[in-house]
Amino acid sequence: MSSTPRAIDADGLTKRFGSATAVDGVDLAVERGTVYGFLGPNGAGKTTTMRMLTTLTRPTAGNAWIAGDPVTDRGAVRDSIGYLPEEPPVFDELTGREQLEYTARLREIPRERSQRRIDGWLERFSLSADAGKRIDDYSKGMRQKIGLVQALLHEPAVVFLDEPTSGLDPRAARTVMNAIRELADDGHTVFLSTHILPVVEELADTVGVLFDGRIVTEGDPDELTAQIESEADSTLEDVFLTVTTDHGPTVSEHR
Ligand SMILES: Nc1ncnc2c1ncn2[C@@H]1O[C@H](COP(=O)(O)OP(=O)(O)OP(=O)(O)O)[C@@H](O)[C@H]1O
Repeated sequence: MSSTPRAIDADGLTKRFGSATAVDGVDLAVERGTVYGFLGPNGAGKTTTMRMLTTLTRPTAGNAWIAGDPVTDRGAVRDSIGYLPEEPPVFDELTGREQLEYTARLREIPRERSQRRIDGWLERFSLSADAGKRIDDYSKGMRQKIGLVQALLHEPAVVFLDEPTSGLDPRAARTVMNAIRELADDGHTVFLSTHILPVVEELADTVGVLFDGRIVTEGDPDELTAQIESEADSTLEDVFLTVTTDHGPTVSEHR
């Protein structure tokens, strides 16, 4: 690897479950400070890819690196990554603030610094007034926001977000989208999996579409939409539908 390695590299990343191949030779090269929009229909292998990139499941073949460290070395990668899975990993019996304090302790963030960050995020996500309530009593959106803060608390270099705006009302979704943009502007890298195409259209510097475990198209969102030549004003949705039909990719292939 070079002296300033990319945020995310993957080379032939593959995961098989028995005889089924969930992720099939995925290559990635995601630059620092960018947002990578990861699209794909249900069952395409997005979550499995993210679980490999966040060290939660081992690749069957191929490898990936986060800031130059292999994902097979959990100790090396752990501090560089934050992950918001589809279901935020929170304890119902804790309050929002207790959950974040617990995360801060696990991450060994000094108390004064963690309190400052927790207060800042709670305020930003309009959760300050509810921080003392049990997560049990939170709405889906409030849980989602706590999960997101949890993923960001240690200010990781690379953040993996699975459907971060799902379940959020428009104002909360906007706050999260602005936070994602600011993270990237501050030099963090965001790997964003979502079905909400306007979110990707607005935020992503690069879009990769996964279909049947393979990246079938990848590029700048504007470039991709321009490739649907026959239709004026084509959208990312048109691209998505075109490359994820059963007939396979018809837009320029990744490789
Ligand atoms: N632990 C597992 N054991 C067996 N098969 C699995 C396992 N995890 C995932 N799969 C299979 O791998 C394939 C990809 O699943 P994955 O959850 O990665 O897709 P996805 O793109 O995240 O889907 P969605 O958008 O619905 O969340 C699916 O066919 C799924 O059934």
